[in-house]
Amino acid sequence: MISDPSQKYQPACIVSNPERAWPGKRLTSAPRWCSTDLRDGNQALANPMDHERKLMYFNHLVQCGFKEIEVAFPSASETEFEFVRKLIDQDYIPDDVWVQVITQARPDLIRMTMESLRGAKQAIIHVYNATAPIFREVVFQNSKEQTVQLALDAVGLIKQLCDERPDTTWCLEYSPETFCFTELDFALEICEAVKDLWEPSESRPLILNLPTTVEVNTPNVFADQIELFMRNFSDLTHVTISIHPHNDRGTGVATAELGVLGGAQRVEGCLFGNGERTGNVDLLTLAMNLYSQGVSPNLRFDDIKKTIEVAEYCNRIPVHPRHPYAGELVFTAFSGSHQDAIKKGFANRLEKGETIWNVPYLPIDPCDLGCAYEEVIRVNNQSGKSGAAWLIEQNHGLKLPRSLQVDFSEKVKAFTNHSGCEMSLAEIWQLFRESYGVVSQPDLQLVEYESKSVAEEQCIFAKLNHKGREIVVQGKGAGIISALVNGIKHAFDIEINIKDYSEHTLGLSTQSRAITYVEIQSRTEQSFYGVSIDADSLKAVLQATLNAVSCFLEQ
Ligand SMILES: CC(=O)SCCNC(=O)CCNC(=O)[C@H](O)C(C)(C)COP(=O)(O)OP(=O)(O)OC[C@H]1O[C@@H](n2cnc3c(N)ncnc32)[C@H](O)[C@@H]1OP(=O)(O)O
Ligand SMILES: CC(C)C(=O)C(=O)O
Ligand SMILES: [Mg+2]
Repeated sequence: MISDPSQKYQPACIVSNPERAWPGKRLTSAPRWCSTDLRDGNQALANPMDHERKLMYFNHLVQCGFKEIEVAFPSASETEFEFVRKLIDQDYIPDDVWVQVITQARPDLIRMTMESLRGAKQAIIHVYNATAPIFREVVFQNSKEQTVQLALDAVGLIKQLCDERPDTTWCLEYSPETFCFTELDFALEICEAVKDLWEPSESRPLILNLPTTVEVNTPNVFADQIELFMRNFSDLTHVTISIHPHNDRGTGVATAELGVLGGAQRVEGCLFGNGERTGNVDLLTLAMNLYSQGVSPNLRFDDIKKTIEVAEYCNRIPVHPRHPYAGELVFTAFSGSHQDAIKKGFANRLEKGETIWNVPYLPIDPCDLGCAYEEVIRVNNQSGKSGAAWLIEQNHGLKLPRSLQVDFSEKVKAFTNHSGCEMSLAEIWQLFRESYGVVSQPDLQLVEYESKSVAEEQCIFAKLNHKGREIVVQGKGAGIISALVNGIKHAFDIEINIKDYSEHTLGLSTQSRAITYVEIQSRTEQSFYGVSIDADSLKAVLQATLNAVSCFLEQ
């Protein structure tokens, strides 16, 4: 009986690599990518894809720019075999795309797999066998010699069948499963033997694919394993080192990145990290990680919503809202300080006309994935003044003065605290309009007015409607607003002052309307705000003032 259940486990082995060079390297170019969505992803689905789904996925992968696509495990089923036939017979494979198929190292399955590829212009035939001790001992009960022989028998047969089909350009891929806990010297031994038998050449290259079939270690160990493997391999001419990370420890992406730093030239994985158990490494994240560092990934995800739609339909698995780069919420800030920083970042970018992306909290420009800026900020009771102000500016063109932002944010907070939910754009706009009098019949409405200058003073005579009652005000002051305010003070017998006033146009055309923001203060220095939009800028000023007064009267 073990008292601490964790004692049931032991650490995975590590390798010694004191001369490691990978920690000082950077990722400066994209590796070759191979999508295994239609094989490794597919074999992990409760309902594997039918032809319609496979074809849709294949076509989309091609659109994204994949040049190597593992399309099937042809010996698994008629569906799989016939899909490869369909791609070839119906000419779906672009000239620059290599289709890849996988087989166990079993002669009958190899023959069937090769048969599926009849007539292909170029193809990668991928064969694997398990090399790790637990598989040798428990699953196959094979010695190391027998394990090597299994691989060589398979590669020998494949070579013979390739020779019989010279019209296809062949590439062999060999995977020692699971490389990450196979003894490194044995992985080297079996891969050397495969290489010697295949005799890689320019016209018949070899891919050695080193999988973390089940991820058991920290990514630095994998980087060491790859670096040591490549340093100790006899001759890598016409040999590509590929990696195939899974994600059991949740570090598939880091494993792939460090594996590439370790020297790997090719990465296999699936979109959105679909695949066995916790998935294959997510190729979208890897690609966009490069992109966000200024390195072209040679893949396009500029319509991420389409990519999600295809993957969700074909896999029948939803993409998580927080999935890197793709999830519905990954470019969204609800919280106040994030919103404030993002808003300032966008303003700074606009002002300076910067080409380099540098917006706080947004590691990448959402537009690059086909997402709109409106999705960047959403409002709930975690939000600050910038959130609602940003949405109003983005959607209605209003540039609220700072003090009005603060005032409105309190109203938004009250609303969201009460509802406990996110506030929609329509709700924000309605609350704003109702709060500051931007409605068709404000409580205190300008009906008509006359103004004139007399001895450097403005005089106003205005008819107002106050909740259905007609009121006449008369006043004078240094400007039209103070003239109106003085008239109102007298008419309503109140003590108020103009604190601030600003205006701008809405839109760029000559028919643009004016928007005015007015702040008045009571004797106790409490502020009240009014806003008005009108084609006549003078009317906008007067009505905004009346709206601010109306707020004062309602307090
Ligand atoms: C890590 C990976 O993702 S590997 C890819 C795994 N993907 C799949 O298996 C999906 C498709 N597979 C299938 O549809 C089926 O497994 C088939 C049709 C290929 C084979 O089916 P079956 O003949 O019933 O064999 P089964 O599925 O039980 O496979 C296990 C047998 O294959 C042997 N085997 C497993 N892998 C390999 C291999 N790479 N090379 C040689 N033999 C192997 C096992 O030793 C076992 O043999 P045994 O029956 O003599 O004990
Ligand atoms: C490369 C193959 C056999 C694989 O899917 C794996 O090892 O995870
Ligand atoms: Mg796999």
